[in-house]
Amino acid sequence: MQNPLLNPEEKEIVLEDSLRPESLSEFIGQQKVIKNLSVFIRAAKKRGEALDHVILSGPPGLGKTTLAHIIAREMEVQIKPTTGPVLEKPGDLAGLLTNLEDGDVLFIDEIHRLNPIVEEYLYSAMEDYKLDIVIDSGPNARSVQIDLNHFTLVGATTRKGLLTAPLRARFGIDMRLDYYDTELLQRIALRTAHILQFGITEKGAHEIARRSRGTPRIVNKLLRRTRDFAQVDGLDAINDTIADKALNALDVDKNGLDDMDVRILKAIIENYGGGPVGLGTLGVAVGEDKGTIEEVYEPFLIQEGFMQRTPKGRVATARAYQYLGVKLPGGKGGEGDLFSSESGEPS
Ligand SMILES: Nc1ncnc2c1ncn2[C@@H]1O[C@H](COP(=O)(O)OP(=O)(O)OP(=O)(O)O)[C@@H](O)[C@H]1O
Repeated sequence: MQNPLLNPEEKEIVLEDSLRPESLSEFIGQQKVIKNLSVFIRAAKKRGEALDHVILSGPPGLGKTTLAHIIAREMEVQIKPTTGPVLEKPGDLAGLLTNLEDGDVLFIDEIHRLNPIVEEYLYSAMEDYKLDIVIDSGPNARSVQIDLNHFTLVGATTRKGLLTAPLRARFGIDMRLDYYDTELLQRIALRTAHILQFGITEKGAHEIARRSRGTPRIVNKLLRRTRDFAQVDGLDAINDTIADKALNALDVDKNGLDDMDVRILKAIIENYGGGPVGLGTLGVAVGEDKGTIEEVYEPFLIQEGFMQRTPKGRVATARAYQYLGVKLPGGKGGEGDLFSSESGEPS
């Protein structure tokens, strides 16, 4: 039973935590990452050393935080989680680092948003397990070196390109998480329904999975909303019909594109002749933050072949024209033309 005093955001965090796989063997998908991590963890444990520093990158909701917790659990150490923007001053970082035991994991989410001054302090901490701190100021300023326990820094980022070269170079283990295919997401949906103790058919799980943008977090969210529709309709299990009804009501189309994806594609095609258009301009056109478009929407649209990134800006592909039922400028595409509409209807 959840604490009734929690606000919706806190409830979401508690729910998300309850659905996290707790071991490498429980983690579904990302096989290569899991296999390699398992070797590195076993080797570090055999040597009795802290695991090398790990950077986890990839779009939101693919399991970076989950993996950071699993790493700590598998290493049998404590994890201290924080996020880049929270570490405003070197003192914030020093407080965390000096409280780490041997082998502990310091997890910094959104590590690309670290204050550059704080980041500089991380370099020697990561490399030599030493922290050089300047105390006092003016003529009394002096530097004190503190020895740290051998810890593992696990950094997570949706924007690896924004990490500075010196920081990037200090991570011995570099792992990228990719979008999940439908079959894996279906397994995740079945697992989540099992944890939530609500029935689900294979087809129901498949329907949710294929419309979840390759992302476990979205599977879990859509599954919970579908459960609401099922319960209101007096069903004790999610099937494909109720899943379809719920997802349509939530404006999630057959390809998993949501309202913002469609607005982005429409803006490129209708306002900018298919592109190229710069991200900032696109953001203004659709009323969404440029960074969010880059981190959340664009990777999926590119992966699904709706959009391309060119040096001059973003360009809509033939598939985007086909999807929206608009004729390609060259005369191809659109309704009733060369392309058949296999990708579902525009919403
Ligand atoms: N491989 C997986 N198997 C089962 N569930 C998963 C898997 N990966 C992620 N999840 C679930 O998806 C949700 C989101 O995962 P997580 O918070 O780890 O993503 P993230 O990549 O850290 O996202 P962000 O970048 O937004 O912090 C969690 O509830 C987690 O349980």
